[in-house]
Amino acid sequence: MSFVQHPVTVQAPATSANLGPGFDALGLALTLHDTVTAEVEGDGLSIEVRGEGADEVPRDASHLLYRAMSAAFDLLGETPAGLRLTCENVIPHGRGLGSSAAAISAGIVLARALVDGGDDRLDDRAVLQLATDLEGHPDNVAAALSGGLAIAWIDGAAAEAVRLDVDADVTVFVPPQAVATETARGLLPAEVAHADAAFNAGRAALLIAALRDEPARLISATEDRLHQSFRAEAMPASYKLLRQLRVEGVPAVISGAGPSVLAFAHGITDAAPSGWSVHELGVAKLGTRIVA
Ligand SMILES: Nc1ncnc2c1ncn2[C@@H]1O[C@H](COP(=O)(O)OP(=O)(O)O)[C@@H](O)[C@H]1O
Ligand SMILES: N[C@@H](CCOP(=O)(O)O)C(=O)O
Repeated sequence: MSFVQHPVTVQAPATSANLGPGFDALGLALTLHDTVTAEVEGDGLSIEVRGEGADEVPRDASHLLYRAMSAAFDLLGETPAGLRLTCENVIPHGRGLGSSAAAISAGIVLARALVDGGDDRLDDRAVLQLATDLEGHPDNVAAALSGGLAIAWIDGAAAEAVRLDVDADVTVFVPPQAVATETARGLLPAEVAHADAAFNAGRAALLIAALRDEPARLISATEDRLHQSFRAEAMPASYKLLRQLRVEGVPAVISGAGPSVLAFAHGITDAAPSGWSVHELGVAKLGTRIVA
């Protein structure tokens, strides 16, 4: 038996990817967290879910968090006979706030913590690689794992990321209907114009400077030509709110693949359309971590 014999609890932050120009490259960890407790126990799998997604997510081995744990156990070379999971979900699903990245990150970090000597057998690079392979793009998982602002990229097949410390006031506007990330990715063109790629490269570089010390540049730095307009048809109300906020001078973007809207400001909750929820948040300094 080489598993720890007590429950382990982790917290994983919500993340907002892209931030406008940084498609598949930038992710920001937010102060909204899912909490998961796992314990090696008995035989078989038991999953209890409270909060977001409780009425929808499966309770068997197809549950995303368990799939991430299972993939990590494979890499660690140890799979327990029985596992009990308790999920307290706060991050809304399918809204562009990185719920899947949080589930994947929590699952991998939990599996590593449950295996004796797991930290030595699965280092942080391997965790990022596995999380990226499961999520399909590196931006959310990089930020969910590291906290702060993540700049993520793929080198060959290898997932890489750098973490930067930033502070920002953030408001997220969350519509009642989900749009699956897979659906939103399917709306993107296979090719883009050179001028649009150059436009986004400049804005993404400026965004790093703006977030670190030049907040007055945020309105220019959050412009995008590579993904938001192509996705508007799947989230017209989000796109309308985005345009409205930007006309008023508020740096606003579609969060991740949408349909939530993220603005770099506080004190604007009145802008939320009827039926939407709204959260005033900050940047989560810490990534997915063991809390008990
Ligand atoms: N905590 C979770 N537990 C189980 N499955 C989850 C969890 N979070 C997300 N998922 C799965 O991921 C899907 C949402 O992922 P996705 O479409 O990428 O949206 P986002 O990551 O922006 O919320 C959910 O519909 C669900 O299938
Ligand atoms: N870069 C990805 C980000 C998806 O984030 P999510 O939170 O919506 O899953 C994309 O734009 O597709």
